[in-house]
Amino acid sequence: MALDSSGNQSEQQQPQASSGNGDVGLKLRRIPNEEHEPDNYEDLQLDFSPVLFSSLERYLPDQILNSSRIDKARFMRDLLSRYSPDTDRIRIQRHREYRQKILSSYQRLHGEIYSLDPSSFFVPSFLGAVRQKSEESLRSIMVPSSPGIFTFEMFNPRFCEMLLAEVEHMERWVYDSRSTIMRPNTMNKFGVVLDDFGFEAMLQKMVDDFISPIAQVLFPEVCGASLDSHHGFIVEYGKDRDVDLGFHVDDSEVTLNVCLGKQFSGGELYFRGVRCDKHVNSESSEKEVYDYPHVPGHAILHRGRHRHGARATTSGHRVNLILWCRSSTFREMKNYQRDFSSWCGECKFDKQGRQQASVKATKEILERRAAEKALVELASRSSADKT
Ligand SMILES: O=C(O)CCC(=O)C(=O)O
Ligand SMILES: [Fe+2]
Repeated sequence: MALDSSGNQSEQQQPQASSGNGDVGLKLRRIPNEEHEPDNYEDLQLDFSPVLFSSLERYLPDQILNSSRIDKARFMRDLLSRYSPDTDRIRIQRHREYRQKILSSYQRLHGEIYSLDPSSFFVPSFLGAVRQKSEESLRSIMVPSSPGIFTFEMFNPRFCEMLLAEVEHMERWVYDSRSTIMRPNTMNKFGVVLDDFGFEAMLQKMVDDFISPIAQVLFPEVCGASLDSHHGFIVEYGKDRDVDLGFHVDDSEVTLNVCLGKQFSGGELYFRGVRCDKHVNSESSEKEVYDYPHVPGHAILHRGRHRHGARATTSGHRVNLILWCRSSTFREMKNYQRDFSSWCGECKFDKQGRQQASVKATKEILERRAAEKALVELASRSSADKT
C-alpha cells in the first residue's frame, strides 16, 4: 500500500484528531509514551524503515497519537523528510526497491520462523531469565568470561536447524535466480542480510523484548535500554565460504552473535578491549586479551566497540547469526561528549593517569606548604630564643 504525498490511501480512514497543515507546529514528546502500543507499518510503502515508524510513534504528541494509522504515518514521514538529506532519501528508496524485489520473488522455506515465537526459538533457561527481568536472574545464565563480554545458551537446536535450512534455501535462490545480493558488510564475501529477506520485524522484536532488557542491565553506559534499530545478518565460514574475519569494531552499540552450527573446527573470536573512535588503534593490555570458541546454540554479547576478529575456520562449515543493535539516543549523545572513560579502556587509562598526576601535584603542594610553615615556625622560634 503506497502513501502518496497528499496522504491519500485506499485504507479506510478513522475520524481525524488532527490533519493536514495543522500538524506542522506540533512537537514530538521529549519522553516516549512507554504504555502506548505502536501500530505496524510493514504494509505501507514509506520512504523510511517501517520499524522506525513504530519506534517513533511513542514520541508523537497526543493529538497525533490518537489519530488514524495513516495520519500518524503521514505526520512521521513529513517530519523525517524534513531532516533527511536528498541523498539519504534516494539511498533509502533504492534499498526499499531492492528489498521489495527479493520479497516478491523469494519463496520462504520455513514461514514460521519469520515471526518471533520465544518458546520455540529459545532454550527455557534463557526465556526464564529474561522474563524474570532481574539482574540476578540474567547474571545466573551468564558463563563467566571476560569483563564486558557475556556468553549464554540461547537458541533451541530445532530453531538453529530451521534457520540454517532457510539460509541454505536463500543461497540456492540467489544462485538459481542469478540474483546479485548485498552481503552483510565490506568484510564478508558470503552470508546474507536477514533484514533484506523479510526478517526485520522479527529481529527487531527480538531486540526489543530480549536483547534490550539484557543490555539495559549489562551495558547501561551505551544506552542498552534503547536499542531502537539493528542490522541482522548471517556470516558463513569454511570451504567455499569466508575463511576468517579481520580485527575490527562493529557499527553497533551492542552485538549479539549466536552460532547456529554446523560442525567445524577453529573460528574462535578474539577480543582486545573496548575503544572509542580516537583510541581504536591503541595497544591492548594483557587483561584485555580474551578468546572465545563458538558453541552451536550459544550466544556471545559484547559492546560493538569491543575490538575483535574471528580466526580461520579450519574445517567444516560455521554459520552465525549476528545482530548489530543500535541506539539513536546513544549516537546523538555521543556527539556532545569527549570523555568515554565509562567504557573506553584507553580513555579510562588516560583519566586514571590524569587523576594520579593531580593527586601527586596536590600532595606536593601540601607537602611544600607544610615545609614552608615548619620553616616559618622554626625561624620565629629561633628569633624568640635570641631575644
Ligand atoms: O565470525 C564471527 O563469529 C564474528 C562476526 C563478526 O564479528 C561480525 O560480523 O561483525
Ligand atoms: Fe564483529
